[in-house]
Amino acid sequence: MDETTPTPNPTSDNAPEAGARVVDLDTRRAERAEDTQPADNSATDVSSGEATGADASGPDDGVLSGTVLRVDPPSAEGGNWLAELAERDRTRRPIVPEWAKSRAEAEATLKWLAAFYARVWAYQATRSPKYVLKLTGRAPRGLARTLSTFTRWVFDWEGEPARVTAVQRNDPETYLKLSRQRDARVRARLIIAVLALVTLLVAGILVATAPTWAQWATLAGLICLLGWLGAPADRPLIDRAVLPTQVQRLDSDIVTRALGALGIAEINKARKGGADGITFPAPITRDGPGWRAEVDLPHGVTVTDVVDRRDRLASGLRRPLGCVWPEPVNEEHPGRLVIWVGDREMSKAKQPAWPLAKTGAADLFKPIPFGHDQRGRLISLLLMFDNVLIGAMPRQGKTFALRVLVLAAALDVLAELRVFELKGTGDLSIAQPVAHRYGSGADDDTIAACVTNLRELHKELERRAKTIASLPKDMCPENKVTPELAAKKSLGLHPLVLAVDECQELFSHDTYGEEAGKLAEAIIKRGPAMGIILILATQRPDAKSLPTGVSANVGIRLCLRVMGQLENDMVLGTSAYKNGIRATTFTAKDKGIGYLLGAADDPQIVRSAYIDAPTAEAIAERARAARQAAGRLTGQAIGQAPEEAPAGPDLLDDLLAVIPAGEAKAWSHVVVDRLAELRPETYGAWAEQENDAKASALSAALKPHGIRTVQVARRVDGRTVNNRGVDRSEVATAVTERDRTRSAG
Ligand SMILES: Nc1ncnc2c1ncn2[C@@H]1O[C@H](COP(=O)(O)OP(=O)(O)OP(=O)(O)O)[C@@H](O)[C@H]1O
Repeated sequence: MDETTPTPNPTSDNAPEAGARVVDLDTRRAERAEDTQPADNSATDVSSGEATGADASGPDDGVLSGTVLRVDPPSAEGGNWLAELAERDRTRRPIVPEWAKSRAEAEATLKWLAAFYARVWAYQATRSPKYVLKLTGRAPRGLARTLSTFTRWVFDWEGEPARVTAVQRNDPETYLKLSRQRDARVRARLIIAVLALVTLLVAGILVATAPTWAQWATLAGLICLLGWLGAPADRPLIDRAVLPTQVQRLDSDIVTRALGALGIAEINKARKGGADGITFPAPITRDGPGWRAEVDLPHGVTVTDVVDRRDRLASGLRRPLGCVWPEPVNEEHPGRLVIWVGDREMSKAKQPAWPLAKTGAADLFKPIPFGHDQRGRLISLLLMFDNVLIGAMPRQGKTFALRVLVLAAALDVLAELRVFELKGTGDLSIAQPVAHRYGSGADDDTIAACVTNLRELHKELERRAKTIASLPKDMCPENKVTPELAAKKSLGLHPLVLAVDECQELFSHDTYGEEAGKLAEAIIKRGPAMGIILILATQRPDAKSLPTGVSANVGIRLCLRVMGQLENDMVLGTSAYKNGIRATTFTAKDKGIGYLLGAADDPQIVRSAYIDAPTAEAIAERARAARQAAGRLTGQAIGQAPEEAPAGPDLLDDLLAVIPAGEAKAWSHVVVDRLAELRPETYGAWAEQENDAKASALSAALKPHGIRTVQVARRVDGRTVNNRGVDRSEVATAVTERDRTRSAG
C-alpha cells in the first residue's frame, strides 16, 4: 500500500486488510515530528496522512491524522489574480463572433436579419388599422386619466390621507405642519398649471391656424398619446409577430427541455435535484442560417450520448431531423456540446453554386472547393500530398462527390487524370475529354486496364523517387514534389490523379483483387510525397472489398449515409463511431451529405457541391480548352490508345524462368519463393504463407492451365522427403500449346 494512503487504525475494530502494511506508530510519529511542514487543519483538501492514532485525539480514538497534502490549486478568491485570470481565460469568448468569421456565414446572418425584420414590419404594418382603432378607443380613458392625475397633483391630493390621519390622531401640530406644506405646494403648482394651460392654449391657437395636414397630424399624435396613456396594463397595444417555425428562436428553455427528453438517466437525475445540471457557457446566438447553442452537459454525460439520440433531440426541439446537428467540441471536455439548429433541413437548404462552376482554374497544391457545411460555409480539400476515400450505401451521392474532385483536378492543367468507373454506367464520362486514361465497365477488361494503371503508377513511384533523389537539395528541400517542380515538364513530377469509382469491383476481383490491393496500398503510402493522388469510392466498405491496408492509410475520408458501425469505421477509421462520428444518422433524404475527416482538425459535416450533368460537361469542356492551350492534353484525351498493355505477368512463362531446364521437377513452395523473388508485386503475397498454403496457391493458379501438381521426392539429410511440386515438362507443353493457339488465332 502506498504510504500516503490512509491506513485503517490497527487498534480499531476493522482489522487491516490482507496485504496492507501495518505502520509502526512510534516510528512514524518520530518521523512526523521531524517534518517541519505544519499541518493545515483548516484546509479543505484531501488529507493524506497515515492513520497513526491522532496526536491530538489520543492514540486510540480512531481519528485519522497526518500531513495535509494540498491537492487543489489556491482558490481564485484568495486574491490570487493570476489564478483568477487563468480562470477567466478558460471561458474567453472569441473577438470576432462565430457568424462573422466567414463571408458566407456573415451574408447568411445578415440576410436572415433582413428577412426577420422585414417580416416583423410587414406583420405590424398590416395590423396598423387595428392599432389605430384601438388607440382611438382608448384615448378618452387616456384623457380622463391625464386630467385626474393632473388635478390630484395640483391640489396635492396624495397628501390628503396623511392630513386626515393627523386629525384622527388629534395631533394639531402635525396637521398644521402638513396644511402649511400643502398650501405652499398648491400655490406653486397652481402657477405651473396656469402656465401649462396658457402654453396649451397658445399651442391650440397655433394649430388652428396651421395647415390642415398639421392639424390632422397633431390630432393623430394626441390620439396616439392619449390612447397609449389609456391602455390597460395587462393588454399591450402591439401583437407579437408570430414567427414562422423555421426562424423560431432557440432559447435555453427549449434546449434544456429537449435534452431532458433524451432519456439519459444522468441528465434526469441532475434536473430532479433542483438545478438543471445543464449549463450554457456561451449565449445562444445566430450562426449562419440557424441557431447555435453551446452546452455543458451534466457531469458524466458525453456528447456521444446525445449524438446517439439525435432523432430524440430533434423531437425534443420540435424540429425536423435534418435541422438538428449536435457536435462535440474537441478542444474542450467530452461533455461540451454544440447544438446547431438550422432554419431549414440541410438537404432542402439552397446550396450555393460550386465556385469553379462558371469560371476559374484549380491548383491541386491549394485547397479546392468541395462543398458546404450545414452553416453554408465553403469546405475545401487539399488534395496534394493526400488520398481520398469516399464510402456510402448506393444512391447516396458518392459518384457526385467524386465528380466534384475529378472536375477540380481537370481544372488544374498540370494534373494528369486517370479515371475508372467500374459500374459501367458512364457516370464519370464527363472526364473522358480530359483524362489521360479513362475506363468504364464492370468487365474483366476494364478492371485489367485499371490494374495496369495501378502498375504504371507503382512503377512511376520508383521513377519519381529516383528523380527527386537526384535533384539538388535547394530545389527539393523536403524531398517531395513542390509546385515549381511539378510545373517543369521535363521532370515529369506533375500531379497524377487516379480516381476509381466502385473500387469494390477491383479489390474483390478473383484474379486482380489481391494485386490491386497491394499496389493501391503502396501508392497510398508512398504516392503523396511524389504527387500521386489516389481517390477511391466504394458502396461496399467491408474488409473484402476494401483492403485494410488501403482503408487504414487514407488521409481524407468522406462517409455519406451507411447502415452500420462497421461500414462507418471502415470509411472514417477505427473508433469514429465510438467517438460520435456516425454517418448512420443520415437519412435517405440526406443525399450528398456526409462526415468528412482529414480536411480540417475536426470532423466536418459536408454536402458535396451539386454539379448536374450539363454543368459538369461545360466544366470539362473548359478544362479541355485550358489544357489544349497549355499543351497538356495527353493520352486517350487526344486519341492516344494506351500502349499495348504489357500483358500481365504470365505464370507459365515465369515458371519456365524460375525452373531451370536442367531441373525436371521442383517443389511448389520452393517455386513460389523463386517466383516472389522474380516479381514481388505479383507473387509476394503467396510467398508470405506457410509451405502448404504456398503449394495450394500455386496449384489453384495452375488448374486453369490444365496443369496438376505432383508428388516430388527429394533426399534431405539422408532422408526421403515428399512434397507437392511442379513438373517442368508439363509447363513447357502448356506454353507450346498456348503459343500455337495464339498464332493460329
Ligand atoms: N450534393 C448533392 N446534393 C443534392 N443531391 C445530390 C447530391 N449528390 C447526389 N445527389 C443526388 O443523389 C443521387 C444519387 O447520387 P449518385 O449517383 O452520386 O449516388 P451513388 O452513391 O454514386 O449511387 P450508386 O451507388 O448507385 O453509384 C443523384 O441522382 C443526385 O440527384
